[in-house]
Amino acid sequence: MDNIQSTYKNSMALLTDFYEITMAYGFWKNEMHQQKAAFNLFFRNNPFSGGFSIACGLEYVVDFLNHFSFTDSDIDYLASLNGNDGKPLFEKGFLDYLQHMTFECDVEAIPEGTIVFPNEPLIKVKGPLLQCQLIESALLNFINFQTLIATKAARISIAAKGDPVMEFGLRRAQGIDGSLSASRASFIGGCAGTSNVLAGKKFNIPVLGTHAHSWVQAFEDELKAFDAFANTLPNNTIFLVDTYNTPRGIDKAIEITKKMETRGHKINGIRLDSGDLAYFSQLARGKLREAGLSHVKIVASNDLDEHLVASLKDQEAEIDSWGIGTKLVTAYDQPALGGVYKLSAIENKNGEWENRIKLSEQSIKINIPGLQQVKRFYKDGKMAGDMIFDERTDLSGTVRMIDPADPTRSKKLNKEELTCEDLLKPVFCKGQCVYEKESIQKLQERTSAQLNLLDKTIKRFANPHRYPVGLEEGLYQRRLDLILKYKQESE
Ligand SMILES: Nc1ncnc2c1ncn2[C@@H]1O[C@H](COP(=O)(O)OP(=O)(O)OP(=O)(O)O)[C@@H](O)[C@H]1O
Ligand SMILES: O=P(O)(O)OC[C@H]1O[C@H](OP(=O)(O)OP(=O)(O)O)[C@H](O)[C@@H]1O
Ligand SMILES: O=C(O)c1cccnc1
Repeated sequence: MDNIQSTYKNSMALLTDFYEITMAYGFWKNEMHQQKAAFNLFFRNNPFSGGFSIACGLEYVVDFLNHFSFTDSDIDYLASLNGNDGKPLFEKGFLDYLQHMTFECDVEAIPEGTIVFPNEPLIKVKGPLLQCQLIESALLNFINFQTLIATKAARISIAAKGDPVMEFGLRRAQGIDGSLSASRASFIGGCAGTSNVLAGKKFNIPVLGTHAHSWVQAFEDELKAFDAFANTLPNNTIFLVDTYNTPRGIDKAIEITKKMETRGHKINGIRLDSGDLAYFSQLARGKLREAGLSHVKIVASNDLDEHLVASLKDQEAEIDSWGIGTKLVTAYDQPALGGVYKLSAIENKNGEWENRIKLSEQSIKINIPGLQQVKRFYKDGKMAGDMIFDERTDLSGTVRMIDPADPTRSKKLNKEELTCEDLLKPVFCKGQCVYEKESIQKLQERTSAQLNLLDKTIKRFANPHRYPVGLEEGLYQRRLDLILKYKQESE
């Protein structure tokens, strides 16, 4: 399999916002570039008004960091940038520093396919301030998009109740990587495969598909079109039956299917792409049953999303498999996940970590300080709650976690009594990659296994319950003290 970096011929170190470079220059000039800092990547709200999200995009992060260096041409480009006085913006010493810099950070991340919730650090980066800062924009780009799409795919898969979902998004996706990384994330979220052949090759995802209306239009009549298609691919045939008249299309598909079966071939199915999908699928199922072709599958497509799939299930539509493009790969109803990357601690001259926050009018938007980790607790085989804590805290005995949005909500937990695990796992140690690549099938299996651990009230689409995520009581108090301190200082 190609690595992700190979999609782009050049280094990706410049895949950053300009302000990251100007800040890096500032850190270097102020001799702060080697000062240790800790940053967390997290989002504040689940997308699609849902109750959960699926972490995705880490492999892009790992690939990006493994190749994180400035090429000669990157340096030449930065050297060519001038300020408003017409002179070069950056000193040569800084550019030399960038050119010879090697990645030195510690990175921890929640594995792809894990269910995650607002405010939890999906990625924690600890290391030289300059390096932590430079990688912000790329990390957000990878994680925000793929987490969004994996979550959408998981929602669609939940609605489809185990039926295969084919991702058909290439033609409507936002550009090249908008299609490729969407195919990857859709598979991790639960799709059975993609129509995007490059994504199939690149990520080892099954490639799936039917045929277009143009196939039928290209022949004199529909029967001849179906006959020719079946004979071309007798072991990979799904007929699109709605080009002219759906009931008649179904009859013709049945005629050719019977003919092919007498020759020992199994036709996979028919596809409906317009009209009332519940009505036509029931009509098709009846006709197939009558023809002794109950094993032939019915595929539906046409601007579907999780809500329409759920509605069609409620209508007892006889649909076995779903083709979903636009609304999946563009995350149509919420085109971005608002993940952010915030500095949470910085090492002082004595080598001690100092907690940091960023104030906001809305207290829920004030970030969590410290060196965070997330502990997930399980009870009776289900996920029971996640606690964000500082990695330096002793958690023996009973601990209390407090909901930062509503401090009256708290929960006592004992890690000796409940099963629990730390979600953030080491990915880079002092710049050395310790991440063990997992197959994309394994990542998909993780999503599915995790969804089984989540209560159905949290998975429902309308007004889902809020999964308990809290701050360890000491961390809650430290955050509150910092908020009060900075608020008083700014008065
Ligand atoms: N039984 C149904 N219940 C709810 N929504 C449906 C049902 N059948 C189809 N839909 C959805 O309704 C929307 C519009 O369907 P419609 O058949 O009008 O599509 P269309 O694109 O206008 O068709 P055509 O290609 O014939 O112009 C699509 O998103 C489709 O998935
Ligand atoms: O509706 P989506 O969820 O985006 O799924 C992809 C759509 O793309 C195709 O339509 P298109 O009209 O582009 O080509 P076709 O002639 O093959 O139907 C396909 O028939 C689906 O309707
Ligand atoms: O194979 C299909 O049926 C397909 C592929 C891409 C888009 N729409 C449909």
